Amino acid sequence: MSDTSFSSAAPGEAGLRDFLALLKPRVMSLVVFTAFVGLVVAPVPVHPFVAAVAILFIALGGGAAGALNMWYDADIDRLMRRTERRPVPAGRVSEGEALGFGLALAGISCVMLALAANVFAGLFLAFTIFFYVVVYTVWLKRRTPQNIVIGGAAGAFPPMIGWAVATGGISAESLLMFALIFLWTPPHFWSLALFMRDDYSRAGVPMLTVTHGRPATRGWILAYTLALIPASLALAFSTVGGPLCLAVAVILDALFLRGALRLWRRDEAVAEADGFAAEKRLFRFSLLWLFGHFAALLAERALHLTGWGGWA
Ligand code: HEM
Ligand SMILES: CC(C)=CCC/C(C)=C/CC/C(C)=C/COP(=O)(O)OP(=O)(O)O
Repeated sequence: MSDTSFSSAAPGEAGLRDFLALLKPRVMSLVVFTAFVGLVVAPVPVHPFVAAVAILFIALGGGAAGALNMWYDADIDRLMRRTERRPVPAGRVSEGEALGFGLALAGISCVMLALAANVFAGLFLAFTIFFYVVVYTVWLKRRTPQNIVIGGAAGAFPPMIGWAVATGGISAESLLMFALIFLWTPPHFWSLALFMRDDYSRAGVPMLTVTHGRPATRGWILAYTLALIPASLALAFSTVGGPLCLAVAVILDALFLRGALRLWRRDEAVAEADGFAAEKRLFRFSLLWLFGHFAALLAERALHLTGWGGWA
């Protein structure tokens, strides 16, 4: 995974790839896609040049948040196998460089988004970066197993930022897109936490699998997956949804629920023996689930332009 990727540079010798890795590009690609969809499905058309510039600065803002997270978390990233080769814990980028890079990029991206789109969108991006870095990373991540439930809001804001670029505000539809990602984050992250528990335990991070164990986590994954279904259907029936969104939602929800039920029924000894194969599958499927929902919104919008998609 590229977030954890390492370059051939020796300690102290930062390469371009290291600064790119600080932006958490793979995670941010899906974040930016949701922002793009939020912008495109909004009822106010945006000039393609403004849209491209806005998406670029949302991407840079997300990357800045990733760099600031990696600056603050360098001590725990050093203790986890998944993250030990990141540029800061591996010593290729200094903490000062990561902090300076993140702050500069955050400042530039928010100001430029405000200038290119509108002040509300720029402030919303600043708030999202603040939420991920300060509320999630600094405040909650090391304190409570609810860290990703509350902090997960940061990852759910980007489609609302995209919508704000187009409309200058918030709406029921943009709140529904928020709800979709907000409720998706716990099953997304906790399915990974099931097979990464030892990493978090070694670093002393109170993820749910560490504090409450795997069986309880399986129950919470199922609970959030059940809560996700009405949110996904409500979005499909909203003004940005349509028959295609509904069909995609029904299929993806059924598959997600089947996976969550399977994890819930799993015997721990069996899971351990097969290397947490089903847990890894559900984690990967969570990415497809979110991508599929937002891709369907985009396709519905495209169909609508040809006179087909949507409910009306
Ligand atoms: C608090 C919220 C979240 C937490 C704690 C979380 C956690 C994680 C972790 C630990 C990984 C493994 C990454 C790695 O190996 O370095 C991951 C992967 C991923 N996450 Fe999340 N995530 C969250 C929210 C999101 C959101 C909102 C999105 C997109 C909208 C997202 C998209 C992804 C993607 C695309 C990957 C796969 C990256 C790859 O293949 O390398 N995540 N997530
Ligand atoms: C536009 C904008 C500012 C977007 C921000 C979006 C956002 C909050 C994404 C969060 C996704 C993410 C990388 C979580 C990782 O948690 P972690 O940091 O605990 O994971 P780690 O252990 O891999 O560092």
